Amino acid sequence: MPHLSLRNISKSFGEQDVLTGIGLELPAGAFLALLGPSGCGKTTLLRLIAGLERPSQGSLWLDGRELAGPSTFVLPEARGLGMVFQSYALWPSMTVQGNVEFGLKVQGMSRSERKARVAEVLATVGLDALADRRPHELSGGQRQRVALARSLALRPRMILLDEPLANLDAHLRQSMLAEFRRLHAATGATFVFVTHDQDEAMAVASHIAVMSQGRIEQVGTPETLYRRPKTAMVARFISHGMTLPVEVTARDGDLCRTLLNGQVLGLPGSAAEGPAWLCLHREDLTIAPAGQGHIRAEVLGQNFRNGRYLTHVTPQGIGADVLSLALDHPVAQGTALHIRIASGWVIARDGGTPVASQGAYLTERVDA
Ligand SMILES: Nc1ncnc2c1ncn2[C@@H]1O[C@H](COP(=O)(O)OP(=O)(O)OP(=O)(O)O)[C@@H](O)[C@H]1O
Repeated sequence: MPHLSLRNISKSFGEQDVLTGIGLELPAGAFLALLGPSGCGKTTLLRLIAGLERPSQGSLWLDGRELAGPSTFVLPEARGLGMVFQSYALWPSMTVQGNVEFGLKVQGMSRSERKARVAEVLATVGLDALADRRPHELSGGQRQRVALARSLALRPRMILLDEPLANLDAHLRQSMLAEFRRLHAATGATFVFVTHDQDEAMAVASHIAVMSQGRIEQVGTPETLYRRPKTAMVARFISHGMTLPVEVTARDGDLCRTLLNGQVLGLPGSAAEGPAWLCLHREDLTIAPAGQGHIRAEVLGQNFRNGRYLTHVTPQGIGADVLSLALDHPVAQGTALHIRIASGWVIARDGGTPVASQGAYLTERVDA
């Protein structure tokens, strides 16, 4: 039996359809990231799981119990879930200890039990030395940990986190990500984490649901999304993926006979015969001697990154805009290169944007 099960959930606000046909089954103890661009419906989906919104259609189940459906609605406080918001929502006049203890008091737990539980969770999140401080005496990361400790104290089956790192600087975000991984392993609770940052999702999640325009495009492990994307949107969104328009002429099991630039390549994939996308990452592209490449291209520019030269090129004659690959040496703008495709994953073309690699290139330029 899946731990969390979302069955064909849709949600509209007035005329606006915000979520459509959401289906998802999650095992207990998973760390799920809801990942997608701004406005795709991630927070609405999290709020539906929390019980802060009611689905317009479909049903939501936790450990075999229906929490929301056409004739059922379990209130948020009766769902046994913890929620951590990006604003932390701590009580400013209470100490760290008081903030964490508050929910236990509301539950009617005895004083001695409360003290023991608070000490235990503060030790788990590494805040035992700061128990007597008030929120304004803490850093952003420490406040985030108090918010998490407050949720953990109630020993929920599932913790819901809405962009919990959005207010932290880049350095603190990295250390909090490591902290989330550790706490997830230590507590065994299921974590559901909303983010628009694919690096963040890849760094912590056991499962990622990639969302776009109110739908789930694909759910899978980070590795599956990286190596076997189902749609062009997922291929481009994960780890600066690139897509090239190709034609599949035959398929044998997992191997697609793929026509690119007048050449035939045998590549792994799921596409049937017909128009397809070849999904690529930088490491799938290498420089080849003249006559041994699959694509001719001209160098647009380079960024020095992680000890290598990230090189952006304009391919010729294949209907793609820009490709990026990592080289070990600098190359002058305008240099002609022969590029070899070492690997990739071929999927059916869905009629999406033809200028396939533009997004990957722009991302590089913006954050270079
Ligand atoms: N209570 C509401 N009433 C009306 N529209 C809403 C409501 N809540 C959300 N929406 C709309 O639903 C859409 C999805 O919003 P949501 O906050 O779920 O997206 P998101 O993916 O979490 O975005 P972001 O990353 O920017 O937070 C948006 O167009 C938003 O304006």
